[in-house]
Amino acid sequence: MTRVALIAHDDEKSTMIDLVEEYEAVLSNFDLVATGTTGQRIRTETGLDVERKESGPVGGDTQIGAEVVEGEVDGVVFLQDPMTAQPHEPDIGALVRICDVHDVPLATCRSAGEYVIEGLARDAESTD
Ligand SMILES: O=C(CO)COP(=O)(O)O
Repeated sequence: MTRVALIAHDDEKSTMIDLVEEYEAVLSNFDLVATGTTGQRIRTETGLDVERKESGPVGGDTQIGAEVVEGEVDGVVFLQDPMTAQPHEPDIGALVRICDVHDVPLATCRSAGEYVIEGLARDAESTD
């Protein structure tokens, strides 16, 4: 099953919830994994179940990066806050880099996230 990682910085979490609600029908066919707080909000504010890793600043981004290395993740939607410095910037950079290394599609803003979700849905349909 298509596995998608969903991650959002605090200022972007409401955008993530909005995106997830808009694509709920598509995402319900995917296996979802998220960093801790993002996952908690998706669970409580949408109808979707999602596996939760640790919160980003304490290793959640790194855990998702490890899944990318293992070939377990088909795409990542990572809504980053471009206006706020993050204490775990090295972890964020490592996740972005490892997605590039393994050619895993990574979206860092909402509109790119729509393309990634729609593209993964199209791929899933064509392999059915
Ligand atoms: O910090 C994050 C990504 O870098 C997100 O972590 P949370 O979903 O736990 O807020």
